[in-house]
Amino acid sequence: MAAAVFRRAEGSSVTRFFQSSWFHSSPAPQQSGSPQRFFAPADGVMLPTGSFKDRVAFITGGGTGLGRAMTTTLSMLGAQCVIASRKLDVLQQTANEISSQTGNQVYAVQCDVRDPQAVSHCVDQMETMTGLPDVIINNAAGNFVCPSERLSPNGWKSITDIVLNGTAYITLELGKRLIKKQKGASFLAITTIYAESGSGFVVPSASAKAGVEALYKSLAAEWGRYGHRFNIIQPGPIRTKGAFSRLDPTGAFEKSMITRIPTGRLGTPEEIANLAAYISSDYATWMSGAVIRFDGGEYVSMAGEFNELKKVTPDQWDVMEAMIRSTKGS
Ligand SMILES: CCC/C=C/C=C/C(=O)SCCNC(=O)CCNC(=O)[C@H](O)C(C)(C)COP(=O)(O)OP(=O)(O)OC[C@H]1O[C@@H](n2cnc3c(N)ncnc32)[C@H](O)[C@@H]1OP(=O)(O)O
Ligand SMILES: NC(=O)C1=CN([C@@H]2O[C@H](COP(=O)(O)OP(=O)(O)OC[C@H]3O[C@@H](n4cnc5c(N)ncnc54)[C@H](OP(=O)(O)O)[C@@H]3O)[C@@H](O)[C@H]2O)C=CC1
Repeated sequence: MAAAVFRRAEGSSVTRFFQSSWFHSSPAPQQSGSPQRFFAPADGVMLPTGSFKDRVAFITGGGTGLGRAMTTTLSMLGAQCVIASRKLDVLQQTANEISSQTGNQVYAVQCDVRDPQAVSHCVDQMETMTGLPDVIINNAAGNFVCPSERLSPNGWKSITDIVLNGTAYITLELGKRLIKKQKGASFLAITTIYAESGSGFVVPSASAKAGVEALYKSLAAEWGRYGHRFNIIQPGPIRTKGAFSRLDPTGAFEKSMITRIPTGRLGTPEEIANLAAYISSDYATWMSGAVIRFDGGEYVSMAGEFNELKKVTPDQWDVMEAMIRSTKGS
């Protein structure tokens, strides 16, 4: 089969061969297992016990998914945590579960980050309970896949208000109060890999996440003088109910996501939590303005013009190499 394809390819141009339906429909050649076997995620908390003792961490969207995982890790490392989002019952349950697991206090505060007054009230409550935070993680987000021609103004507003305006309201409210008290802090924003490339079908999210990155890079430059660091994690796909119910409601895309990730698997919430803890810790005080892509290699894998050549087998390479070497002149 391959020999016949290459005989045909030899008669035409290499470009036409790459454009052939055979090339695009054929799977990657048989390998001795998924690359996943090389890249098992490590369990457990990475930093030394007590790394966040006497520290306060504030995590938006801390009741679910990645926010819950980051809260758990920071709490295990000794932080007092404050988690905030719209659903107080969800927050309260998460706070109770984490507190009883770690022995450290987790406070739940209801706050819709789209409302600057609610944000200000939330920070008032936090000041009373724990004082101003040392660690701020802007993690709350809204998203759904939708062809842009079906998007209403309110659909656009809903996502961009949560992601960009919400992050800005939280960051400015806390930043101003911290500056007044002359207290340093680490700010971390969770964006995503397509904040950089843009992506169809999630246009409000892509636009807002790009805005968050500009906000954080700008403040890294401006507010270092107040003792504030600003960093960004761009996660690739990690299965959470919140994300996957809105981005892959039928489950059809997960398999294709995994095939384009060179490490052969999705990320885990615990991996993000360890990275977030490191960035927010005293081990990373020289890190500011950084954008950390954390995606198992998915972004570069999707971007590289020739990465589909992974499908070419050694036999096929023999033919292609011969074809290339036999070409003389331009
Ligand atoms: C895979 C690798 C990259 C992954 C990146 C992941 C990024 C993420 O951000 S995942 C995080 C996902 N988590 C969430 O989205 C949690 C929070 N989400 C929500 O609460 C809701 O989904 C929503 C964002 C819609 C906000 O809820 P809210 O109750 O405030 O809004 P609604 O009144 O329901 O809707 C507001 C307008 O949006 C329109 N809309 C809602 N869903 C859709 C949809 N699927 N398609 C098109 N339009 C939608 C809704 O109709 C409203 O507009 P209008 O009718 O004009 O009033
Ligand atoms: N999972 C993934 O594959 C990826 C996720 N990300 C990012 O990771 C972060 C966490 O996502 P994930 O854990 O997967 O999804 P979740 O849906 O679990 O998390 C989103 C959180 O945001 C909160 N939230 C939503 N709207 C508001 C609002 N208006 N005010 C306050 N809080 C709000 C939600 O709580 P509530 O409903 O109570 O308000 C929820 O806890 C997001 O920033 C997302 O963009 C990035 C790349 C990949």
